[in-house]
Amino acid sequence: MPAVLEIEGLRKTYRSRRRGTRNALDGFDMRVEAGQVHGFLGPNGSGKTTTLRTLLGLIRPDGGRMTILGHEVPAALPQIAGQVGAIVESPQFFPHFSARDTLSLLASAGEVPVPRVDEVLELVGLRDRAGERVKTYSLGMKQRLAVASALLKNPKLLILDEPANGLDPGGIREMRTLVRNLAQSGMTVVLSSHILGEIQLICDSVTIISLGRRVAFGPVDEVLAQHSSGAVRVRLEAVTDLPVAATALHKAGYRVSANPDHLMLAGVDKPATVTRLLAEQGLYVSELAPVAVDLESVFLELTNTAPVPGQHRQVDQSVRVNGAESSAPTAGGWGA
Ligand SMILES: Nc1ncnc2c1ncn2[C@@H]1O[C@H](COP(=O)(O)OP(=O)(O)OP(=O)(O)O)[C@@H](O)[C@H]1O
Repeated sequence: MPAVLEIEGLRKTYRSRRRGTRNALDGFDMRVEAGQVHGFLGPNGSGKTTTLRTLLGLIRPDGGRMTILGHEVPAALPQIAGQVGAIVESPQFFPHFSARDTLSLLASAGEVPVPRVDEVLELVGLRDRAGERVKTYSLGMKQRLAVASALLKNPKLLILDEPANGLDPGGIREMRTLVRNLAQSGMTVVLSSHILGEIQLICDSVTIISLGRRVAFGPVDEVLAQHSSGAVRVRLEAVTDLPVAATALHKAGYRVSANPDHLMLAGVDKPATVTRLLAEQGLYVSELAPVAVDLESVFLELTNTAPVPGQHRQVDQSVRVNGAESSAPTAGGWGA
């Protein structure tokens, strides 16, 4: 199947005299097939927005290759701009304009037929408030207007950075239905979000980025299956022993992620060895159960960002390369 979006070896380093040099993308790869809803996931500062802005020609990469709809970008962006709709970072609208005025202006600038304005207002659920000024809108309504503006051209590829941001639960569900309907109509949708349960529900495939590199990709079911084998949940008689247990298991080579009342281990062949190892440290297991993992557990494990009680993970994932105090990525996993 042809890829609608393909990225190979993308590199971007931000250089600033004051802040030093920071690697945002370090040979990042991504591939999105036609007609899919593709989730683009990564911790804060892992390089998602840099990737999307680079794709759209807003940032110049330092290396790598990108194609959209089979055309090399950024060179071919002027030819394919009409086939790509995107919201990357919250767009700003004139506060005194209504949603209908805003979209009509954008439609005339983009040579979009006028009836399309009412179609997209209906699609995003703004029809009844379309005549009111944007400054009176809630955050969620502004978000819907942003999506409407990206849909005006009826694009082949729709890129949405955090589309559920600010939406209430009903709005999130409506956004899910909208995205699925768009994909059924043949549109390819790339969706970045931190709401992993939502991504698991909505997406056919995912790419997970960490430290500017792809750490997992493929159909959601396959990514989950790859990481479910040998996954076990460990509870201890004393919850307060979890940090010590995590450190011991980590030292023994297990991949460990922490939760407030249990640990998740990956790649466990023989569960008995876990029980023995912990017992030797005077740590007593109250439960050791195989589990089917969800996307959140896979994400936390692969990006090493599971919360650790008593530690405050620093948000920025990127690596400062020189000219600065130590700022290697702060690992968030137990015993890291
Ligand atoms: N204009 C810039 N100048 C310097 N550094 C930048 C710039 N833009 C982004 N960065 C850095 O590049 C790294 C990646 O940022 P990016 O915005 O791509 O992350 P992200 O994955 O989108 O994060 P989030 O989930 O928080 O939106 C971060 O360390 C960020 O501080």
